[in-house]
Amino acid sequence: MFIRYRKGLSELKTTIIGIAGGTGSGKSTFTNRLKAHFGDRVTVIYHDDYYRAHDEIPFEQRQYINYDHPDSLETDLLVAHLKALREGKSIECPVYDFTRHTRSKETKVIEPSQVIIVEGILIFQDERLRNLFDIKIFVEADADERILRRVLRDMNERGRDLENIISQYLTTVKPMHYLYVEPTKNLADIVINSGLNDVAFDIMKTKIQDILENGES
Ligand SMILES: Nc1ncnc2c1ncn2[C@@H]1O[C@H](COP(=O)(O)OP(=O)(O)O)[C@@H](O)[C@H]1O
Ligand SMILES: O=c1ccn([C@@H]2O[C@H](COP(=O)(O)O)[C@@H](O)[C@H]2O)c(=O)[nH]1
Repeated sequence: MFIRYRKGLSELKTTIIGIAGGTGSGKSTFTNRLKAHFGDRVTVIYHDDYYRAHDEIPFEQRQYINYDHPDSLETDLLVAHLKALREGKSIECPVYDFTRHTRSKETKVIEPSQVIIVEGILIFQDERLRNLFDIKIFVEADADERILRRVLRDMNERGRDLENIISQYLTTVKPMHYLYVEPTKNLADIVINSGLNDVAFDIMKTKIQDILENGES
């Protein structure tokens, strides 16, 4: 594991905020809005980048892997990375390529910061990961809206066709959602209605600003 020490930050308390929710709920929309507001003062990590590489399996077969089961993600590595960031060390984060259903050859160096946002469908499902969060937010949206958004997003950005999206949704995405994602809503500190919720955004903006100014979570 690549770890580089950065002086000074190890003395600051790091606040880690988890943003979970079903596929298409608006997690990225909410997270990206906070990132756009705070810029480099906030670090964002996507659990999606920790999907396991499956280069040994041909692309045709990789489409049929269950990507909504907790075992499909290398959560051990994410836990180690968050602990390293909390100690003021930078990390080398994997980069996932959804169009090829595998990790890309690239990695990205992520520097420590006082506030870290972690986003993903299954981040509250893993107890070790859950225990690292100081604030847990769950983005809520109806299943019909989530699948409709996913259809558009996966066709426009992830190189999928409608038949493939529907079949994946019915065989793995939907059952795994009710088994592993939805139950974690009860573990959240705050449940927000939609990733485009202005009130929730203002509340979190004020909270993060306070942490950055006063160093507390
Ligand atoms: N409240 C909303 N109303 C309409 N479209 C939305 C809303 N929230 C998100 N979207 C759109 O739906 C798609 C999926 O949202 P995204 O934030 O990527 O979901 P997630 O990260 O939870 O999978 C994106 O194209 C986004 O622009
Ligand atoms: O290779 C892959 C890896 C993951 N997925 C799907 O991605 C979503 C999670 O991402 P969101 O941005 O939260 O939608 C998950 O439901 C997986 O099914 C994939 O299709 N292919």
